[in-house]
Amino acid sequence: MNRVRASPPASAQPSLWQQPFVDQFDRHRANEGLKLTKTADETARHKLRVLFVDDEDAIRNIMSIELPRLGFDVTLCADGAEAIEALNKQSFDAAIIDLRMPNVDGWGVVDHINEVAPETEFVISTGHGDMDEAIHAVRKGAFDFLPKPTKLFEIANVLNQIGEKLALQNKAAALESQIRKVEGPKSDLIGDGPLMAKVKMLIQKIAPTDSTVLILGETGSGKEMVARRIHELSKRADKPFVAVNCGALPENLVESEFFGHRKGAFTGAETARKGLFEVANGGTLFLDELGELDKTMQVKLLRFLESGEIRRVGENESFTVDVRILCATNRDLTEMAAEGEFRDDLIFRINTFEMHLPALRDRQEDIPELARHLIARHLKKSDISDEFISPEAMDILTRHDWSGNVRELANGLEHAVILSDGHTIKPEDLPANILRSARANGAASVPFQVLGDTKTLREIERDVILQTLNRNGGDKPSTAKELGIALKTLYNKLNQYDATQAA
Ligand SMILES: Nc1ncnc2c1ncn2[C@@H]1O[C@H](COP(=O)(O)OP(=O)(O)OP(=O)(O)O)[C@@H](O)[C@H]1O
Repeated sequence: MNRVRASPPASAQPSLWQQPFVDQFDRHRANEGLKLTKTADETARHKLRVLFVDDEDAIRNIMSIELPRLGFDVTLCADGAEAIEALNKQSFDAAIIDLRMPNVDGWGVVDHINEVAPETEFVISTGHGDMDEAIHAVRKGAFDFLPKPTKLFEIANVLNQIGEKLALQNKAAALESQIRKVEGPKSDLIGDGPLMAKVKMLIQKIAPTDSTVLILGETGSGKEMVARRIHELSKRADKPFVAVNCGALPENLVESEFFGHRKGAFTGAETARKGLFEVANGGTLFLDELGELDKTMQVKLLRFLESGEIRRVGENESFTVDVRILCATNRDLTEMAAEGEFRDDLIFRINTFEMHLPALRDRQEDIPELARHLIARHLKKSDISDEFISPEAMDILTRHDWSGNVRELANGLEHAVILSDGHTIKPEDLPANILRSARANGAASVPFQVLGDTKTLREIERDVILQTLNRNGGDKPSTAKELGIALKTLYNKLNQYDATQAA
C-alpha cells in the first residue's frame, strides 16, 4: 500500500513514452476537465481521498504521479487484500477498483466497501468489461464503470463528479443541521450605534481572511449571528456553515461528533459517519460555548488548528480538511486557563482576532430599530410601521437592562405581539418582568394594575416603600411622612424585607 499526498519532484516522474495510457493529449484534457469544473483553489481545498486498486505496476506508477498532480490524495494498493486493509484503517471519498486481481478480486473489495464504508463512492475499472459486469457494478452501487484502457481524463472527470456530489451532500447535511435554527432571512445585523458600527467594521475586515476569530459577549448578544455574517462575507459563503454548541454534546460522543467514526469504532457505531469537520469542509465551523470543551477535545482541536488534519474515531490515518474555525464563549477563557481548565496554547491559536459584542443595555440607541426588525421577523413581514410600538412601550423597552440581550428582546416582543390588539403594542402587552425593571429604572408609563396582575400586594407595597426611601435619600422620617405611615411601621416593614432577603 502506498499513500501519495503531494506531487513528487519532477525528476521522479517517468518520461511520457513510458506511460501506456497517458499521452500528452490525455493529460491536457485531464487538466482542462479540472479547470472546467473547479478552480485550482477549490481543488486544493477539497483534496478528495482516493483509493486506487490495480495489480498492474505501470498503471499504479502513473497514478501515483498524475492523481496527486491533479489535486487528489491517493492511496495505491496492488491487490484486493491490500485494499481491504486500507479500508479498515481509514476512510476514502472515492475508490477506483480493478476487477481482476490476485487473492481478493475487485468484487471482494466492493463488498467490503458496502459493508464497512458505504459512503465511499466506487468506480469499477476493468479490461474484461462486458455488459453483465457493468450491470452487476451498478447493482452493487458503483458510481461509474470505466472500461480499460482507462484514460486519465476519464478518471479525473469521474473523480470530479464524485467531489461535486460530496460537496452537495455536505451542504445538504449542514443545511439539515441548521434547519431547525432558521430564524428568518440572512443574518441582518441590526444596529448602527457607535458600538455596533465598530463591530460591523471589524467583521468587514476579518471576514475575507481565513483567520480564526474568538467572539466574546453575553448570552443572546448575537455571537452566532456575527459568526454567520463573517461566513457570509467570506469566500466560503457558498460552502457549509456548521454551528455546534460544545456544551450540548454528550461527553462520550464529542469526538465522534467532531471527527466522525468508522463502522464498529465503538458500541453503537453501526455505520461509518462523517464528523462536523468533514461536513463543514470548504466552509466554516462555528464552535459555540467553547469554554465547555473538555481538556481532551481541547488538545484535539489544537492539533487540527496546527496541522489542518483530522482523524475519524477508530481510524489510524488522518486526513486534511479545509475548515475555518470561529469560536464564541461568554466565559473568561484566560481566567479558566489560570485555573487550569483551559489550555493557554489553544487560546493563542483561536484568538487571532477577538471581537467583543456589546451588551444590549450598552447600546440602547439600537433598541427601537432592533425592536421593529424583530417584530417584522416574527410576523414574517419585511417591515412594520413606526406606530406599531406605542411611545410608552418603547420607553419601557429602552429602560430594561436586558440581561438576556437581543434574545430576551425578541422573546419579549413575541409575547407582546400575541397579547396586543394587532395594531399597537402597549405597555400592558409586555412581559411583567420587563415592566417591573422599567419601573425600577424610572419609566413613568408602567400601569400599576399591570404589575398587580403578576405581583402580590405585598411586593407592590415593598416596591413603593423602597422607591420612596430612595427618593428621600434614605431619610426614614421623611419617607414615613411622604407615605403617610408611622415611622415605627416603616421600620417594621424594612426589618421584614431584610429578613426575607437574608433567608
Ligand atoms: N444585531 C442583531 N440584529 C438582529 N438580530 C440579532 C442581533 N443580535 C442578535 N440577534 C438575534 O438574537 C437572538 C440571539 O442571537 P445569537 O444566537 O446570535 O446570540 P448568542 O450570543 O450566540 O447567544 P448564546 O450565547 O446564548 O449562544 C437570535 O434570534 C438572533 O437572530
